[in-house]
Amino acid sequence: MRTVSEQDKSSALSVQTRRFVMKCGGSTLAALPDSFYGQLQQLQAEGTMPVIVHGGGPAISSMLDKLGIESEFIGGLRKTDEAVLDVVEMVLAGQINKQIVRRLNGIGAASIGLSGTDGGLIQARPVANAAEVGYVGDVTQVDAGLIEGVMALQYMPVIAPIGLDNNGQRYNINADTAAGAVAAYLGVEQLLVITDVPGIMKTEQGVKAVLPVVTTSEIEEMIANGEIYGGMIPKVRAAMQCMEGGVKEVVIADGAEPNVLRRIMAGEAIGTRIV
Ligand SMILES: Nc1ncnc2c1ncn2[C@@H]1O[C@H](COP(=O)(O)OP(=O)(O)O)[C@@H](O)[C@H]1O
Ligand SMILES: CC(=O)N[C@@H](CCC(=O)OP(=O)(O)O)C(=O)O
Repeated sequence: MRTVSEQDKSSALSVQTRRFVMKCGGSTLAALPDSFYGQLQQLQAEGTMPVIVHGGGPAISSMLDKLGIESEFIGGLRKTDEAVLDVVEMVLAGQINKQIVRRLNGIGAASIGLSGTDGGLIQARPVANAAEVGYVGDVTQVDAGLIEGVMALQYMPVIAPIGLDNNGQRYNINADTAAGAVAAYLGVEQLLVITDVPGIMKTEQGVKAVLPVVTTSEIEEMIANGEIYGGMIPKVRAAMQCMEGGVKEVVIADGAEPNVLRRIMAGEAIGTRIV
């Protein structure tokens, strides 16, 4: 039987202690420059393991359009029946997941794509308003051990946000929600939400600017008064939920900012930090 050497133990420990979850939105993915993927590759090479959870909302909408399948968003969630689910799974777990993995591996990173349904990675149940939105899920459990196993093999996990319940029913999960759950179950300190805006914006005295730091009570106020709307709502809700689950900090930032990941990790005032 193979015994665990000191070197194995210390490399397992370094993987365990130096890691973060990054969510990348569908609005950003296609536009991200090679240098962004290069940052991920470099972090991995230095022993800091990113765990990626990705979206792909715009690509799903465009495929649904091509196929002539109607879909709508209700409160930021895509109304999902079985026909829409097929397209969601095809686009997220097939097209987008594989594109990211190919791009990472193409520049020398080692990454493996997983759907949330692989190995029962993401367990889900219907959201509270399932009668309205259909097969949309909330996460009930994430198999952190599976992600740890992939990381122990030195592969960067790239996860598509689809879940399964105990009966084998698939669910479409908002990617921000899935990323928050993955971060909480993995016990990471930081969730980075990479999107197409420089952070949470607030208008004060007629000037719109990024909030460098925002508290959860300020967020509730901004949702109530409409300053946070649309796609920003699931981000901040996921942020607040994963912070309740032990994640220390969530940073929302623009993927187009040069060297954004390393700058966030260095504590630079970039994007919005939710504390
Ligand atoms: N207060 C806010 N500050 C910044 N962006 C906001 C705010 N409220 C709503 N938004 C919207 O949220 C969008 C980001 O969400 P979304 O388009 O779903 O991104 P992603 O595809 O990265 O998940 C922004 O493009 C912006 O239109
Ligand atoms: C339930 C629900 O709305 N799921 C999303 C999943 C993809 C996603 O969240 O992608 P972004 O991060 O690009 O928005 C959808 O069907 O669009």
